[in-house]
Amino acid sequence: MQAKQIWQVALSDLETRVSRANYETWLRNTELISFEDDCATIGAPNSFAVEQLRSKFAAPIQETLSLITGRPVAVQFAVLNSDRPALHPTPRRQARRTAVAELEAPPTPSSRQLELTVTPEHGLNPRYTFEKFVVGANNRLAHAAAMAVADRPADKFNPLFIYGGVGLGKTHLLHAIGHRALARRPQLKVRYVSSETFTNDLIHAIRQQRTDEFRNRYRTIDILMIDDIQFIAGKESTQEEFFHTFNALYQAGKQIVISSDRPPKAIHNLADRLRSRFEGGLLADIQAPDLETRQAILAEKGRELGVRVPDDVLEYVARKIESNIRELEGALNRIVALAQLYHRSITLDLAVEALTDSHAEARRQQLTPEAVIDAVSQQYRVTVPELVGPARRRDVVVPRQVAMYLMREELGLSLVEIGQRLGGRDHTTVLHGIEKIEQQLQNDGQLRGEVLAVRERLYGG
Ligand SMILES: Nc1ncnc2c1ncn2[C@@H]1O[C@H](COP(=O)(O)OP(=O)(O)OP(=O)(O)O)[C@@H](O)[C@H]1O
Repeated sequence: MQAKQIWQVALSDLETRVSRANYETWLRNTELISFEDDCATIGAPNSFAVEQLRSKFAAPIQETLSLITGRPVAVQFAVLNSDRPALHPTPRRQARRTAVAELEAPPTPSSRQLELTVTPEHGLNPRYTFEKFVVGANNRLAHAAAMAVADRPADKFNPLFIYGGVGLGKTHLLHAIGHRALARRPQLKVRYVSSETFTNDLIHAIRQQRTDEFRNRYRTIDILMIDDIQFIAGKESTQEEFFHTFNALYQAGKQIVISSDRPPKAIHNLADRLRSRFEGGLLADIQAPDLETRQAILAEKGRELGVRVPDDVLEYVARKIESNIRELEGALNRIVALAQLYHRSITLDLAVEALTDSHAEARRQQLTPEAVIDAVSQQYRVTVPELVGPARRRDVVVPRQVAMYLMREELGLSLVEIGQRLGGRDHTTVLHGIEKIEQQLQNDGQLRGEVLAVRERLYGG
């Protein structure tokens, strides 16, 4: 397949993964400029679009291309220039590109020119296997249940419902189940989908009047894994269809694995009958890893990147980033990138340099959770005892949620810490509050103005 065709396939997959507006604005006018040594260069019409792609869509693009080619792919972005193809990077760009490629796509045994396979039906990411999953006290139950399900689908734990905070390994475990089950019984029909893909497939089928096809596709699967099920909350027809799919699979003795950022009882707007189905299987949670596990995970990621990371660096990073493994991984990537770009060895000094954003650090050092609560209280003319108290009036709830949002954004506090600062609230309440504000900020000008005003109070304008 030629670059043009690959990109066509990738775009049609991406179209189902991102919102329509995002697809139209950022992805439709892109091109695959080159694909060499498992590194794809994607071109966009201008540098703003390149920035957007890099910051928002690098991960889904990388995932899609990896699925299409069947191996890890690195991506980079360039401005499309019709006079001069971006295929001849300057030496400096070349160095950066090599660093990025090594980071994101560990060298495969044979770095061949592109050779395509059909998009695998199962949707599994080759990086997420049990071999690469570090087991600690935080995830032991979920890991054991996942192994059992892969070895004996639909035996004891059906459905298996894995839940836990952001970036703690739920998706990794789901993919690992699929890989292991297929390795043992290649004839099995395994499929991993995000709940967003499930919803989009359904909408597509309804529009095309092909719901029978949709049903057949989903109801003949032996192991169906649905990621981030909390996103179907509130979507009635998706829930309805999922309920029937669930029952059909369950009754036919098929395995269902579900992940969510919270337990079924904490998913608002989830139909009761689905909730009780979910609770009828095994609920396994994943907690934030302890220091030792974080170090072990970093060591594993270092191995995957093919670099040796000294113990003091592992410990420094593991102490600095406590709650999200994706961030932990991102921090290690930054350190390794810095070392490769400047031909330096990985030392504690370099790690400190890589992870210190001096501006943000300086601001953060002066800022305290109390300052955030005070600023919110002044802005909204609500007293501090009201903010941290039990009141559920709208004129108190909104400021409280703004305080949650800002403590997360400005101080990077964990959900649990934020809950404690605000009168001992549960972390799912905090998550709900933050999401609410994030959502409203997108189209509520008044709220945006209020949040800005609180920030001005915090940073003196
Ligand atoms: N125990 C682990 N061992 C090795 N890597 C891990 C482990 N847990 C998480 N990771 C890594 O952390 C990153 C984030 O994990 P993953 O995407 O599975 O999180 P998630 O819980 O699904 O997050 P989200 O809630 O955002 O969907 C992945 O790169 C994954 O490989």
